[in-house]
Formats: sequence, structure tokens, C-alpha cells
Amino acid sequence: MTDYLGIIAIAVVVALLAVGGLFLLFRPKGKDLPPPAPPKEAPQPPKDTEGVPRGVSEGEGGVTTTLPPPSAPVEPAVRIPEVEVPPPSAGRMVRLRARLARSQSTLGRGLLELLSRDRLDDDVWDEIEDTLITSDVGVGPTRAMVDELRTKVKVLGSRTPEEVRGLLREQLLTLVGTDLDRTLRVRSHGERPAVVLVVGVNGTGKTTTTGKLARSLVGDGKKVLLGAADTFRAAAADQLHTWGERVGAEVVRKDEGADPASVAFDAVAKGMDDKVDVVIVDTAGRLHTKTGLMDELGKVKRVIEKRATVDEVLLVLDATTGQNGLRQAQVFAEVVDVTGIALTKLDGTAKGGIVVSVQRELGVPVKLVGLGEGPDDLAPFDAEVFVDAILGD
Ligand SMILES: Nc1nc2c(ncn2[C@@H]2O[C@H](COP(=O)(O)OP(=O)(O)OP(=O)(O)O)[C@@H](O)[C@H]2O)c(=O)[nH]1
Repeated sequence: MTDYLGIIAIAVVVALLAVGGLFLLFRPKGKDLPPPAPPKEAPQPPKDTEGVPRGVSEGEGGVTTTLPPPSAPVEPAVRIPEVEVPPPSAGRMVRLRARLARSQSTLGRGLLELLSRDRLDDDVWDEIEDTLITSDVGVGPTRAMVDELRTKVKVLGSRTPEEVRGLLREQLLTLVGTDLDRTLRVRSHGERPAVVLVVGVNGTGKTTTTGKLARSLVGDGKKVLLGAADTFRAAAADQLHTWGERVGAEVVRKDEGADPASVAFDAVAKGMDDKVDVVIVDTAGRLHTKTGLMDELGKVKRVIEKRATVDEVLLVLDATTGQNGLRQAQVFAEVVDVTGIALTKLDGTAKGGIVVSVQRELGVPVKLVGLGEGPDDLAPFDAEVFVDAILGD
């Protein structure tokens, strides 16, 4: 009996093993299941160039890990304007002389070529005259120069290119004027600042010139304050503000339509309190009526003179507007005592002769010239540099 029981037990075990083996052989492989996601790596600290994670140091006690410092709280962005240090005014015209290229090819080279011809007959002299007139030199000065040239050429006889150039240079310098006082009156009077009044037709570059002049004076080491007395155009005050902000010059302004004279007065008063060297007052140049303009500019000047003196009245004139611009400028010259001319956009015209005619017509020297749109493209006018630039090297 026990034998039978043993055999049955062995058979049961064998059967169980056989079933288990079959199960293992035919179990489902699970190949349709998605692969398990790889375990996620913990974020690693950045490594330095040698592969050592930053914030991890190998000290004597083994590797120590320091947590990165918490990032600083984000501050609201406040724009702090950077104050620029502009270059001084000296030597600017030399730097910008290439900007006179158009006048050089039309006026300078044109005259040199004509005067170098072997035979100078009446036709050639007429051409010389035309060249000067179309370059805006003006009829009177042109005639005077041609007469003078004719005499000198006769005396000279045959001419070398150097002699022709020398002759022309001499004549042009006489026309432009080497002995005119072109000094800008910007020296303060002890406690009182110098006052510059900027006048002229709108659109000539008046506000731009006021801003550029402020920069240039700051570059020369002066403390400057600006008065935005062009109260007809709010944008003019905004423009001045931007110019002033860049070089650390304060701007006195009022609401659009305010009395320009009161802005000028406040600007001068603040300039005295702040002990600035120069106050520059930008005025509106509406050409409504001559009497209106006279009243407005007259009042501005009178009001300033309650506290200070107007040292310089700078008339801004756009060189590209030629004789037409000159006629408009004349109205200003009749209304205020202009002491100097700022001739803008001289880089944009072939008619460099305007320098000659504007001085003749208005009886005032060109003191500043605009030779580009850049902030430092306003230069003290230098007759020799000008003539050499238009004649070329
Ligand atoms: N090429 C050149 N552009 C100039 C010069 N001076 C001013 N400008 C440019 O002329 C443009 C217009 O000037 P304006 O329309 O006269 O403007 P503004 O300076 O506000 O003049 P106002 O209206 O008189 O206040 C600006 O883009 C100036 O940069 C210069 O000398 N050369």
C-alpha cells in the first residue's frame, strides 16, 4: 500500500513539473507592451571646464555639495540714461571735410578745370561765372571775383596747375572771408551765464542745431542748460529733452502754447541758480507776420535782459534751400540783431557758395556749419578748411 502511495506521489510531482514546464514554454512574451520608461535622472549641477560639477568641491573629507545661491529677486526695469562725453568742438571741420564732396566736384573741380584751359576766351569766362552763380555764390560776388581773376590771369600769362589752384584758393578765401570774427560768444559773465538765442524758420534744423550745440559745448567742458521756448511744437521740447538728457544738460520747458518769453525767463533764472556756463534758448520760428515775429522775439529778448544779456543770436539757415531760404532768413535779421549764422545741411548740397552769399546778404559771419545728421556733425566754421575741402587735395 505504501508503495502505491509513493508511486502516486511521484506521478503527481512529475505531472505538476510537466504542467509548469509547458506554462513556461508557452507563456505570453509581452512584446506588445510599451517599454518601461527609463528612470528619470536627477538634475545635474553645471560642470566646470574640468568636468567637476560647479558647487561641488573635493575637500579632505571627500566630496561636498553646496546648493547654488538663490537667484536675486527680479527688479522692475528702470532705465538710467547714460550720460555721454561728447568730443570737443576743435578740429571737427577737418574731420568732416569729406562731407563737402558735392561742392568739391561742382564748384571746386569745375573752376579748376576751366581755369586750367590753355585759352581763356569770353566763353570760358562765362562758364566760370555760371559755375559760381549756380553754386549760390550770388551775382555781385561772382562778378567781383571774375573781374579779379581775369586781371590776375593776364598778369600771370601761362599758368601751371599749382598757380591756378593758388589763384583760385586766394580768391575764394577773399570771398569767404578770413578776417571775420567767428567766435561763438559763450563765455559766462562771472555769476551770469552766457545766453544764446537760436532763431530761424522751422524745418531748417533749428532744434537739432540747438541740441548739437549743447553737446559740443559740453564737449568743450561747459555746463549747459536748454530753454525750450518753441512752445508751438511740443515735439520740439521732447527733442531737446532727449538731446539734453544724453549729455546731462537740463531742459526748462512748459506746456504747448505757453508764452515763449516766460520759458526763456525761467531758463535764464534756473541757469543762474544752477551756475551753468551757457543757456541756449530754442525759439519758435513761425513766419506768420513780420510784426508777429518781431513781437514774439522782441519780447523773448527783453525778458531775458531783465536777468542777463543775450550774447549770441544764432540764425539757423538750411543750405539746401538756397536763395529762397535766404529771403526768409532776411526777415529774421530785420527783426533781431543776428550775430552769427549756423548753416545746416551743407553736406547735402553742391551749392557751397551759399556761405558767401549768406554772409553778404545778412552782413553776419557763418559761425557754425551742419555737415551731417550725426550728433557731432556740427562744426565751428573754418574758412581755410572749407576752401581747401572744396578745391580738393
Ligand atoms: N544731412 C544733414 N541733416 C541735418 C543737418 N542738420 C539737421 N539735419 C536733419 O534734418 C532733419 C530735420 O530737421 P528739421 O526738420 O529742420 O527739424 P528740427 O531740427 O526739429 O527743426 P525745427 O523744426 O526748426 O525745430 C533731421 O533729421 C536732422 O537730423 C545737417 O547739417 N546735415
